[in-house]
Amino acid sequence: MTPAETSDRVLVLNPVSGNGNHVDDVATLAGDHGFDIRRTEEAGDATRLAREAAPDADLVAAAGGDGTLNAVVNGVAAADALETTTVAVVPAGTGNNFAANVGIEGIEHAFTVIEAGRRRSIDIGTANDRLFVNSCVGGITAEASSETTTESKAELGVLAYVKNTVETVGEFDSLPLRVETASAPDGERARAWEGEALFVLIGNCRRFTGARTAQANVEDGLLEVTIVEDAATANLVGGAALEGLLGRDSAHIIRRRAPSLTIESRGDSVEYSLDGEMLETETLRLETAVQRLTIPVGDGYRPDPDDGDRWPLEVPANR
Ligand SMILES: Nc1ncnc2c1ncn2[C@@H]1O[C@H](COP(=O)(O)OP(=O)(O)OP(=O)(O)O)[C@@H](O)[C@H]1O
Repeated sequence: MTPAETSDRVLVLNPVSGNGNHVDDVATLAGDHGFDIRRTEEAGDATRLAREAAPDADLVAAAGGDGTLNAVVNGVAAADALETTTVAVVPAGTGNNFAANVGIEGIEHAFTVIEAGRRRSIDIGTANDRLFVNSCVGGITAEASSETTTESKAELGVLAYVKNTVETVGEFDSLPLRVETASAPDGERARAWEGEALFVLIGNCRRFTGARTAQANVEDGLLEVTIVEDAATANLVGGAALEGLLGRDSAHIIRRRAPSLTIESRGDSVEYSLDGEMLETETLRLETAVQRLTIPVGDGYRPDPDDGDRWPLEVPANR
């Protein structure tokens, strides 16, 4: 690489994320703040651009949605530069769930936070040989995600995919799975669950309670696991509120909190979405890389979101 191509601050810009109308604003602000802008030209570019930039850059920003951030983090990790490179998020996607969870309210605010905000070191999830920052969701078909409307995403977040899958696929094939969670330092013991699941949802920075931007503790070395049992299908098709289905009292929800887990399919391979990017496999090994990613966070970010708002971990005694 020639010296002209190296830079301390690089912004990877996805021009087609969200509704695409962010490009001019992001380019102007990025220029004002001393970023060298690298635009993606096709799917897959963001990882390569971040990998190329990371050895020289102190700061690599991802301008796009959760998928773009995921690609940038994977690129920085591929350059083995997570310890020396800060990764910033500039929310320009449809859902921008991760940005909301770390207190970044919009494009302009993202640059204010980059200049003045706190830096925190947060956990990253690993799924086989790939990384995710926000969530890993199994059982959502790619077809259904692409058909999910912007309005629906804005209203329900990832639950929109669940609802949409049930509505568009109609009769949904449940997944015969075995899920083994490792013991957690806080005393939760290692456990195995086996059965027919509709969906399996693993949160690193987000939790699946029904609220669009519910934030998990992303510095505790733990993943939050939610399994939606197949017995819930009837309720979903019947139109029961998803918020209720994923709520504290549901008998068809299994919740665990663990530093690592393995999900094994007893049938065909399963399609997983890592922050919106797809991965198909029969066996998925998930772990946390504790506080490995340094990011600028806004004032709204809470290291321990459980204060006063406990995630419903209680489960029936027979589980
Ligand atoms: N120049 C490009 N042309 C076409 N596709 C692209 C380009 N750059 C990136 N992509 C694709 O865009 C997807 C990432 O979109 P991203 O998730 O960032 O936005 P979004 O779907 O609008 O937002 P969110 O995930 O927050 O709902 C990736 O799958 C990537 O392959």
